[in-house]
Amino acid sequence: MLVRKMDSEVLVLATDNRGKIVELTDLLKPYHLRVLSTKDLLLPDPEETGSTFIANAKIKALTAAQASGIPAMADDSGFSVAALEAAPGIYSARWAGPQKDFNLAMQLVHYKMIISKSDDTQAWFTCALALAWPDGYCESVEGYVYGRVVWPPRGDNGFGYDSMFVPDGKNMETFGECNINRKKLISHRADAFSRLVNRCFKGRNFDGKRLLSFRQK
Ligand SMILES: O=c1nc[nH]c2c1ncn2[C@H]1C[C@H](O)[C@@H](COP(=O)(O)OP(=O)(O)OP(=O)(O)O)O1
Ligand SMILES: [Mg+2]
Repeated sequence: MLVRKMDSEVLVLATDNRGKIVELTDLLKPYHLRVLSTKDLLLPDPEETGSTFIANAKIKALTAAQASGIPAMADDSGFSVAALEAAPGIYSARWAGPQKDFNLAMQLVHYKMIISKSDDTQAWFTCALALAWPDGYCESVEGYVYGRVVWPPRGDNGFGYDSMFVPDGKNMETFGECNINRKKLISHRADAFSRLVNRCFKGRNFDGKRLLSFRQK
């Protein structure tokens, strides 16, 4: 059985999204890896031609791993609204336009919900994580968080659509109002990361550092 170890000390994060880099770097902390982004390495940002979150995450991770010769992790994620038949979904970044203006994107969601005449405020985030090696081996998972849309948006923390989303549960804070420690307990990114780690077998290297090690399928 071939074991795929993340024993290189370096991991490339195949993203130029600052919000994701902050949250993924925080989730990776227990693995003591040196995390570099494709932005740091001036690597190309590939076309996201996939029709699913997983397909796009794999494209980003494999492109970065093969271009850098270093294992790479990518996140493809998005915001979905029931009243908009799960839109914007994989097009969540595109609704913000070339200027990545998420105030515009959130207004678009809000106005489309008004036009839909639906009173269903259910919404969810999806995060697909892919971890790829330069030889093309890739592990991928998907995580979710469910909740509802609120208007007007509240809070300046996080990024993207955070300030218009209240996760299910007693706490009525939006993701834009809560801090990273609360978000990382319940977010789609944390859910995907824990599913990825649960697929690893529990390994520690010589100095006790936890390893991301997979039994190759
Ligand atoms: O936790 C989140 N809180 C709020 N909004 C979020 C979150 N997670 C994804 N989102 C939204 C904004 C993001 O721009 C888009 C992902 O689109 P997506 O293509 O995966 O990312 P991106 O283009 O921003 O960066 P990159 O492709 O370089 O990873 O969905
Ligand atoms: Mg993108």
